[in-house]
Amino acid sequence: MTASYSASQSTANKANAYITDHHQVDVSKLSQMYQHYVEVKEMHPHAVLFYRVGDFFECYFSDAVTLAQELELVLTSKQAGEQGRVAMSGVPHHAWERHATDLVAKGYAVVICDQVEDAAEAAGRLVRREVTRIITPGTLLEDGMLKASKNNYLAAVVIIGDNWGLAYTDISTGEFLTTQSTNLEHLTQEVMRLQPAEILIPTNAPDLGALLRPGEKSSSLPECLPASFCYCMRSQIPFSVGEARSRLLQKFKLKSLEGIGCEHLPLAVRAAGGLLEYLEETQKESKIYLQPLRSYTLTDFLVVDSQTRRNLEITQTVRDGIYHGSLLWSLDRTSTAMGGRALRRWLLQPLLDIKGIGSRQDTIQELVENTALRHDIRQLLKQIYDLERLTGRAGSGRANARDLKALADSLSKLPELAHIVSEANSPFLKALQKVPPEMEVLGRKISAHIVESPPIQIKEGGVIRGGVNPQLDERKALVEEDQRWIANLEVEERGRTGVPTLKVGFNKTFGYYISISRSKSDQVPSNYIRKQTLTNEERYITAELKERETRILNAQDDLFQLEYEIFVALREEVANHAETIRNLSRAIAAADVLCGLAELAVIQGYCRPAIVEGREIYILDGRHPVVEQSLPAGFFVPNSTNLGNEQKQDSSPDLVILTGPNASGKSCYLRQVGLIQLMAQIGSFVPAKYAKLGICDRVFTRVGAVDDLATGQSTFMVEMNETANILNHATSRSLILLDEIGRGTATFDGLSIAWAVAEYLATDIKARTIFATHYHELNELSSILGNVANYQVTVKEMPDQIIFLHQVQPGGAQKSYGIEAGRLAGLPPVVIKRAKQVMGQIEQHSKISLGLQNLNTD
Ligand SMILES: Nc1ncnc2c1ncn2[C@@H]1O[C@H](COP(=O)(O)OP(=O)(O)OP(=O)(O)O)[C@@H](O)[C@H]1O
Repeated sequence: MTASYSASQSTANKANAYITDHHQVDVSKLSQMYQHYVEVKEMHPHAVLFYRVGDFFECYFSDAVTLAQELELVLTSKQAGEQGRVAMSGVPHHAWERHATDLVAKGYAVVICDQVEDAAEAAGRLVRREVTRIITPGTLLEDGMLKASKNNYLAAVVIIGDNWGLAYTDISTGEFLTTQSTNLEHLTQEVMRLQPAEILIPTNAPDLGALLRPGEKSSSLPECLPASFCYCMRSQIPFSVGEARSRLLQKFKLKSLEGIGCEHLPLAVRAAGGLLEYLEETQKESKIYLQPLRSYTLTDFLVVDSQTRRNLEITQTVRDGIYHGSLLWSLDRTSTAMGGRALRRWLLQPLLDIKGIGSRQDTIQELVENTALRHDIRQLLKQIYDLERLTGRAGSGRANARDLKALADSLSKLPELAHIVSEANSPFLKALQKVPPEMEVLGRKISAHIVESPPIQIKEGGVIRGGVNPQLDERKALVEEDQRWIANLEVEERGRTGVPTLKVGFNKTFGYYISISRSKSDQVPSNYIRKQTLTNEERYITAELKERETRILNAQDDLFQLEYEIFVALREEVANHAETIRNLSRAIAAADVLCGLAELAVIQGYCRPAIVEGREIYILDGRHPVVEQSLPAGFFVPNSTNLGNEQKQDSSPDLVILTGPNASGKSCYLRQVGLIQLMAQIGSFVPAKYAKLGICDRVFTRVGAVDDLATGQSTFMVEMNETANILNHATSRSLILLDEIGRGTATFDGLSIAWAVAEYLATDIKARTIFATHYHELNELSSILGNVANYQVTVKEMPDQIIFLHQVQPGGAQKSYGIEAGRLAGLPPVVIKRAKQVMGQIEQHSKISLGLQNLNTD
């Protein structure tokens, strides 16, 4: 490989070298096919071009180098006419999707230029090739490229000063939303929530169309957009209000954008219009069915910012970045892919609206109380395929017969589902009680048209049932008759020639032939015409066989064509119903999420929290939903929480200082409160005996210390940035979870900052806060401020060890047991002994140990 790469650096005029830059060549000196390649490449300069040559997709010049380097394939070269050899790398045609997926995952766009006629048809001239698909990270449609459990978003962003517009779509499901707001930090958070696969940015930069891969820096990238995403630089023109507006009006056949709530959101319109133009340009070959654009506002949802998403491990764990061990993992009992994606969306957008939460809770409650109903729905949902994406594929003309069959099978389950929920009372189940009649008709029609086990290929027949179309039946009968004739021919000719081993065969080059072993060639009748001689056999045709063959092949072509046309018409019919199917999918997905949450509530013994108007957070015997599931049953120690009830400030403070030794369970408790609040605001039941929870506008977290090496920030600076963000944005409606503020600096600095932060939160912001710390001095705050209380996670001290009780109780911890933890971790005894001596000295002389009030008055 190394040799190949170094060769690739060289230019054409060195011996044995090959060309890696098509700009360096005199195109007229390339052979015809390479001229065409360069022509296509010039039209798609920012994508890797997969060019079909026989059984391979080949890449040339710099694309060959990219393909070889990124996918560790062999880089070689090919003679390309008088210009000499050009760099070449390739993949077998049947494996293009896998390789393209890998490239797209690395942030590349891929253009597929396929042969659109048979080499035989071309008869010596250059085979006709066309671009059949442009795949960019945000425009995946292929089943194998998409993750079932996750939406694949394409987003577009328009920024003017501190105002911004953001639109996003998942073209595989058709979801299309747009929003507008101020404050670029909110834009960053929204982008982080969506984790788009690709983001479009209008720019004046010269390199339009360039794709910035994750991690690549560019001066055209606005600072508020994290470099960890893939960006595509677009022209400003389609993002102008006029163009964007008229494109949207035309696309959705609207007279005004009022109906979709966008008339007064120019930035949202610009982002959506620019996104639409991109789809129109890159997806010419696939008709993309988008749902009508919807606008939304950020204030409709509880803000789960990227720190909180990371710290509370909502979709993946902090340590390994994996799904297993995340909140999503612990909650997901969905039965369909649509439900799985919906749960993920819900978790990242908890509600603020008590009524909305209540409807979800009512549904869960009904499903918790009615075991048979829950069980029956879950069983049935397991038989429903990914209707959302199947419809997307049908709409874009990519669905095959198996897809339509899966869709029909799923639609056929809907009446049964409606029957199961016919007596249900809760809103999300009632939504499933009526199946639109046209859905039943469509499902039945597909089932009546498509055979039981259709092939993947849709252009080679075998897809449509008999009895569906008289013309098709006629053609089938003709083909079958001819095939029977061929089958009889073998028997007849064996009799006529007396050669029992005579065979009738078929191949693509010669068509039908009669094969006789060479030793029997003297028995060949005079009307046989020799066509081919092989080592052991001779192959013949006869005039009559040739005539039949033409008839059969023509009839077969006609048959396949008609089958294909019937199939495409059926697929288009599905596309015409896309909107209805997608509405149904959404209803099914929501019911699936709630059914899963109900199942979880029963298995794990969760309770329905009372969601109230005030600021109270009262949790009786709460548990951490993930840790509880990771421990043997009964091992998790429940703990209660009581915050923010102004009437009972003694027992329900705004701010809790939480102390306790290392590994006693402070972080776990802190997260538990945040997770319970989030779960409650998606409408879920929660792991507690009882809970009464006021709505939070935002959950802030500062947990653990992670160096942000990517941005070159130290642990302490990351911590301070996050703390500053909290102090600048929290309100009295927020829930704040702080773990270890001020740890990454000198003790006095750290303690002073921690004190000042806690004081500010308790007095100025009055947010509900849990502040876990090893600075026991902070316990003094409770004697100064009425809305601050001390809690500790208890341990039992034994002569030679400490036992973790994991119980949170009123009062402040007196000791840290840090040296004990060091001993348990295996620090050498001599170090432990010395540490104890040093601690004794420090405690004797430290002013901090005298208490902060004294310190203040010094
Ligand atoms: N309530 C509980 N019941 C049972 N086990 C618990 C409980 N809380 C915590 N644990 C266990 O204790 C371990 C340590 O907890 P955690 O990380 O929260 O400690 P910590 O006090 O934050 O420690 P440090 O100060 O070192 O960060 C957890 O991994 C968990 O397995």
